[in-house]
Amino acid sequence: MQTNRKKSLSGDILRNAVKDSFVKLNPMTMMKNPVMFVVEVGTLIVLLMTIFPGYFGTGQSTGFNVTVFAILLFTLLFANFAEALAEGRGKAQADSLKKSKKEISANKVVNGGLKLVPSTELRKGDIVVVSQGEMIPGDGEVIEGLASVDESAITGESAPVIKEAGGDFNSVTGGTRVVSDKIKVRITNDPGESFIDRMIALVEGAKRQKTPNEIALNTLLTSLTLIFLIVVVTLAPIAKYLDIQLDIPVLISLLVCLIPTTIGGLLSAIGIAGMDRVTQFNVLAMSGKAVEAAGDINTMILDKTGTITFGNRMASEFTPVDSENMAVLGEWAAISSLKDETPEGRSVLELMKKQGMAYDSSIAEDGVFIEFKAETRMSGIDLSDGRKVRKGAVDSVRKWVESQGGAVPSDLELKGNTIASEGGTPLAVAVDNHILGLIYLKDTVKPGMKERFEQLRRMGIKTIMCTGDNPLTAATIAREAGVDEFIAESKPEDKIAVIRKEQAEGKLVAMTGDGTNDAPALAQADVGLAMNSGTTAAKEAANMVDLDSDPSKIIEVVAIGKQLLMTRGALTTFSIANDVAKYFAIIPAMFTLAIPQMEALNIMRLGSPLSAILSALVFNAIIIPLLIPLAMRGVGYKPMSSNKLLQRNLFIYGFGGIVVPFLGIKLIDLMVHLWI
Ligand SMILES: Nc1ncnc2c1ncn2[C@@H]1O[C@H](COP(=O)(O)OP(=O)(O)OP(=O)(O)O)[C@@H](O)[C@H]1O
Ligand SMILES: [K+]
Ligand SMILES: [Mg+2]
Repeated sequence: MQTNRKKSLSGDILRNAVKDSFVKLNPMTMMKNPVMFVVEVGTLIVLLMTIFPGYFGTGQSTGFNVTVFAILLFTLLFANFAEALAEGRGKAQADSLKKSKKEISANKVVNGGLKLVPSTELRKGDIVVVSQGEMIPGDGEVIEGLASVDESAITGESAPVIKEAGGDFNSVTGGTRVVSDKIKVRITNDPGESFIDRMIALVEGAKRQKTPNEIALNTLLTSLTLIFLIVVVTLAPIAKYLDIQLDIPVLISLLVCLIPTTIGGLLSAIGIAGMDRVTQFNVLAMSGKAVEAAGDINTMILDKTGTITFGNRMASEFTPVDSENMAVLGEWAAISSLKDETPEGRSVLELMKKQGMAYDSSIAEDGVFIEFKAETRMSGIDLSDGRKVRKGAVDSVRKWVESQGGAVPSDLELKGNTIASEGGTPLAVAVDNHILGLIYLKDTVKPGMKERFEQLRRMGIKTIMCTGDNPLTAATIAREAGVDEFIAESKPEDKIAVIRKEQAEGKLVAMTGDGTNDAPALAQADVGLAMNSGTTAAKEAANMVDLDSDPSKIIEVVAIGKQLLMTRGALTTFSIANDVAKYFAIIPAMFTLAIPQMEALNIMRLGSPLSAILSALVFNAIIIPLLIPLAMRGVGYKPMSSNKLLQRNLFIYGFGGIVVPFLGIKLIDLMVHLWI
């Protein structure tokens, strides 16, 4: 998959694109693109006039008509080629996915026993057992056990990942392979609705719908086409009245030069290529609309732990409070972490080992493990002798102790603040109503974060860091990373509140998430990027999934979205500016053809009226393939505010759009004139 995704345009893709350019000539297909459909109708009329010159009265030579016909046909083929090429890579990818989607046999749980059935017979809710070496037969959730799974068929990443029941890492994808241990999986999708099925449909573009932006632009282009159509059609009777002879092929050439064929021909290729760029990046966008929304984002909400920081918060020190001693603190810290499978919990036991500290794990026997929850911010164990052990956020543990009538050590706050102001996370450890001390969890800001946030600021995007951590730690990390705002001690529901608040101000909001409790916020956000390692709920609520599960990727996705919007804007500007320039080449030529005295209008000093028309038409055709690389790659992109970008682009593509055709047409005219 990965190698395939990275592969550039191969010979196969080019060959198929050439073939598709002809297939797409089908008027029913063409009709969806009104600008090019008008060109197609014009092409057919010129063809008819070439074959049956008698019916249309006198006119230009058959040679001229044939040439016009050929150039128009190429204009259509070039536009089709652009679209076919953009679709090509996705189709190739879909083919390789389809190959990987072979039928798998599944061990389905039936009446307590196991029955071998083909994966196609599995329905939502069925339970299967998958053992070492076997393929997971469908998308689902692990309900029992733990296994490492090779997901390279989907993510391209060869290192296996751990999947386990409960928590945020229980979702598995059909077509991936269990490399160790055994798991019981509840199937979550009916056949045909799996992740791979959706992925195939996405990369194939089968479900590609025009985005609201595209529809708006299409309406504008269609209106322009209609206006020019009316202008050109009314030109004929006026000319006749003035006794000026204007031939239909000349009028059709004029029309095709004036209507926005450049952007009309490249528009869908730009959209497809934008989505493709996101896919190359190992992010699956559920719609083109999501990619475009990414380009319009005003506010970005980011988690602290794991997104801005590395996220492997490691216990690095024990700090006893009051008159407590290190050994006792360490022991209870360890006991509270015995069954805590979070990285934080495991790191406490590792620190004990590293420091050579001992603890008696038999104390915990028959105890009830209290799992860490974002709501309580604590984890621990209720011992069989009635004692309760907790570790967690200082504030939460303080309140817990106070609620049992305990006193808070006088140096707790100061010592906690010292850790927090260094950017660390202090965890307090308590047994019943007694606080023993603190665990220092260290985390580091990822390198390069400051620069990335600086870029976002230049783009005019506000960043808000959300964290369950205390305000002091949050402030330190926020300052170090350079985010604009932060929300500390935030609960999952706070995220959705921030999103709603920003949206109420008319802002578009992006966020990343992986947990089930992130799902509502992911659904509410305009761009929700879920991690592939996350829960099914999160992936279904989001409109994008990152196969590499790198939450900071949202920053790049926004850049790709911006680039897509910019590319479309730039090429639209260029196209319309082009048409203006062609106007000055073709109108004088047309009238000189009818009234030779009007030669004075020939400001471009073009060879002859006929060569002027043909040159403009040739330019109009070849500019499409010349711009295909730009449409596919996207215009060069520098982070700056939308206003500055607009000015810069108007200058480059507007001014360039007027100058380039003058030079191009003149050059072609020199060659054409030599030839006719
Ligand atoms: N395993 C754990 N046991 C006890 N307390 C924990 C544990 N992990 C984290 N905490 C405490 O709970 C707080 C909230 O943790 P949570 O994972 O919800 O948020 P966070 O990771 O700090 O923020 P975010 O992931 O949103 O950036 C932490 O700041 C820490 O004080
Ligand atoms: K045109
Ligand atoms: Mg967290």
